[in-house]
Amino acid sequence: MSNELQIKVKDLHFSFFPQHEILKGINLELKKGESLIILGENGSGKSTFFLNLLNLLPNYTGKIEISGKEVNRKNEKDIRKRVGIMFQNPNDQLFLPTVLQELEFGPSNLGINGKELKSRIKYVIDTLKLHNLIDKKTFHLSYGEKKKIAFASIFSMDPEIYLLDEPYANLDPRTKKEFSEIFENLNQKKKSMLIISHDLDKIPKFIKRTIVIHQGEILFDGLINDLYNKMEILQKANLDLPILSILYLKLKEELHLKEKMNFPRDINDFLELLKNTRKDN
Ligand SMILES: Nc1ncnc2c1ncn2[C@@H]1O[C@H](COP(=O)(O)OP(=O)(O)OP(=O)(O)O)[C@@H](O)[C@H]1O
Repeated sequence: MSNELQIKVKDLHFSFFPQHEILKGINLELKKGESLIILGENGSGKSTFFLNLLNLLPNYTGKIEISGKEVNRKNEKDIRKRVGIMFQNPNDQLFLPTVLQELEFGPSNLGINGKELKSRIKYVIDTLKLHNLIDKKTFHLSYGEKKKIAFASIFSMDPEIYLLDEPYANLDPRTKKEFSEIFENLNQKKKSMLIISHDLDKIPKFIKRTIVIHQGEILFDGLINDLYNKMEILQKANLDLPILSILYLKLKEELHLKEKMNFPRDINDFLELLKNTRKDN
């Protein structure tokens, strides 16, 4: 990860109506290639924060910079090139009659045409395995298929930053796994992924950092492993520990384990922990 700041948010306040602040002084710094998960209960301001990052809502106060450029009307074109957003509901994102048109729209707007456009679309179709969807009409797609195409429509623009609002919701297990692999791959290519999720079980393992937003404020910014040790924050933000972490805590209690171990992030981590506890006892 480089030290270059990709996102810098300073004292961001935003209201839809006067006297009713939705975001109450958000501060965040994200380095190029860094990824994080945004957690928080319904209505805490997560999606609003994404819309502010893209200047899609008027009149925020504070400062937002993307790659050193202030987010404002003047820089809007540049920001849209750098940041891709996948909305929570794909019906808010897709608006063209065919899947192919959806995929071509973003890159065409960036001035990519002809052969280059064709080869980019081929790359998107191959990488995201969209062969069976590409000739379909958008309104014929199932909800999960629409989510795939919503992601594909920003992937085709090759942004530096991905803002993904609940990308896993309503996806089948195989597609969830495929999404996680694609996110990890993008992260290895120094893309930053900001993922909103309600489900701590679904957080891809390569992501180590999380912020918790509660009633428009950041309640926690740090390592996911450290958050799992902070019961009072989890409770306040209405978050459940993942089932493997609950099992791990139970095991620790039962076996009176004292040493500090990291919370398991997947079943392999958990099996490794089990192996180690057997050795120790
Ligand atoms: N266009 C709007 N006009 C007025 N209020 C709005 C508008 N959009 C969102 N809100 C309000 O802003 C608050 C934050 O909404 P937001 O969608 O950012 O929450 P969230 O954390 O993303 O929630 P969820 O997890 O349910 O998606 C909510 O109280 C919501 O009702």
